[in-house]
Amino acid sequence: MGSSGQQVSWKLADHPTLPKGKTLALIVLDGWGEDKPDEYNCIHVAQTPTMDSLKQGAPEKWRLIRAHGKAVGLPTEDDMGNSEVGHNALGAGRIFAQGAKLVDIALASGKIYEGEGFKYISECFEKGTLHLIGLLSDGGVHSRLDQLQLLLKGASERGAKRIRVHILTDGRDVLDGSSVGFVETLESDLAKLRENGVDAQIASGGGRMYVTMDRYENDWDVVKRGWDAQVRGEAPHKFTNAVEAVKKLRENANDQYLPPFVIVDENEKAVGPIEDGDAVVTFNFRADRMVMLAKALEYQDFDKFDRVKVPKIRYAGMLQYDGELKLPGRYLVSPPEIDRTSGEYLVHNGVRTFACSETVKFGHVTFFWNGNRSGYFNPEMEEYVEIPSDVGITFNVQPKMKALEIGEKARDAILSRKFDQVRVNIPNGDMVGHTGDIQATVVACKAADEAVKMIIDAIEQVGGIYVVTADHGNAEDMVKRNKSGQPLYDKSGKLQILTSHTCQPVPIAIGGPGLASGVRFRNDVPDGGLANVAATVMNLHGYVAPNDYEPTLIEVVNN
Ligand SMILES: O=C(O)[C@@H](CO)OP(=O)(O)O
Ligand SMILES: [Mn+2]
Ligand SMILES: [Mn+2]
Repeated sequence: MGSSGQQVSWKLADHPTLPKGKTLALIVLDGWGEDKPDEYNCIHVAQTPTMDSLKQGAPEKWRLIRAHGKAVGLPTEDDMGNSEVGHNALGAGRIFAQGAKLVDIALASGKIYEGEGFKYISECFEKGTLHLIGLLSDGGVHSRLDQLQLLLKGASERGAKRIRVHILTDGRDVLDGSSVGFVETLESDLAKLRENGVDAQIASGGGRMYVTMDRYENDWDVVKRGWDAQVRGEAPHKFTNAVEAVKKLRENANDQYLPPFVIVDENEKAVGPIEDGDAVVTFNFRADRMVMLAKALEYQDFDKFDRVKVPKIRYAGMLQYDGELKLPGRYLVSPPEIDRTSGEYLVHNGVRTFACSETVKFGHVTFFWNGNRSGYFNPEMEEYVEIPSDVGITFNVQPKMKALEIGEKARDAILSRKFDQVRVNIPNGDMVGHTGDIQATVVACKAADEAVKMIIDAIEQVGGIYVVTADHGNAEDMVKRNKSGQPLYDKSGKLQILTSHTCQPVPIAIGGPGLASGVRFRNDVPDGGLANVAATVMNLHGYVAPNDYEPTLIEVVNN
């Protein structure tokens, strides 16, 4: 059944000319945008002969597509792309208003306070504490500071008397070092609430990559460190003031990796552990890095780490993070209803699918691709393979990551001829780009290019088709720039490194011996974006996409 309650017709119409049965490799390079060539463009600096040769196919077999802002359902054109919205658009073939925007709308209209989720938690306000846990920045990828500010105000106006905020510092979607300013802003908001008689404080914190925000079960220790601080009030570092905590801990770590700390009172007692009768809200709208904590907060049977203390709380997510697991059961804003994804259609039409990445990106080509649903549509038609990622390192020390292994798995899947679509995410440009280490990112881009070659070579052998694209930019620009594009330096004369994604377009290339002659990119969809890829891929499998999908990027001309 579709979300409208109507029966979905899964049968796709045959493409008038394109054949079925060609093996198709669908390669997503994570964090691989197109930008002008200079020394801070790691893709340009790196040796990337495969991607360079694909570019030679422009304009018929290579073009750029949009991967940020409204093209992927984000609130404004200033919003950089990210993996969630990027893979959602790639997989769903339509543009959905994404979490960031849905939360904006719910806060602006006040509807957020009228829903089931808020009512549920607000029943604790009389006697208990409201805990807010999430990423503290204005990055807009996982959360936004202004949304937290509105929620603090709204909840206190609606009866929350005691509020504790458990912060996760960013430095990945925003500049490293910006955490101090965000904590200062939050502290001044909380001081205003205190003037109005609300007992509001920061209770704990830590860097997002070291505390709480792991994903796809790569390293439960990350979540445990957060749990100990947030729920038990225990951490190796204790401070009486959060600004001081972040300043001090930054002496030995960057924002992404700050160790966990708790705020204590003058008697060294933690000011805000989570207790029976409290309410908890995880205020990130993005799913992947909140699912693990949501499980720890919500599941009675839980064996991933020893929680020691399991308070009886009322918990709601900002959104529901997993539509298949219905996790969490309570949430403040309904998530986008990403239904009828291309993966589901193709499986219904007999397209056998293989998907693979390493752990840190595994859910991107499965969970995000399928509209934030975990699991298979039909296990007999699909195989998803996860290659374990390295744990406990920053990826600049292993910039090749598992690119080779992903390439090998895809190659073997292609050569087995058991699959019609072989879909991978190659993480290097993004994961190493986020470390801000330029030299390592150059190595990363070269490794990604080699993995692409391995897959394309296999496609050559079986007479198949390849589609190579990316989900958003990252490695193509590693410095912060002024409006005229010049690199920016900080007060001490140090280059300002850009660890975040970008607003750049990404390439898409098609080719392979199985590509029917006369197939080329149309020139009448100049604003094409990631959401146009699904219809394109359906065509290459021999089908016409459903009417409401964004138009295909290709046409077939007689030659
Ligand atoms: O690491 C992440 O969570 C984001 C950046 O915040 O990157 P991506 O969207 O590429 O997964
Ligand atoms: Mn990404
Ligand atoms: Mn990223």
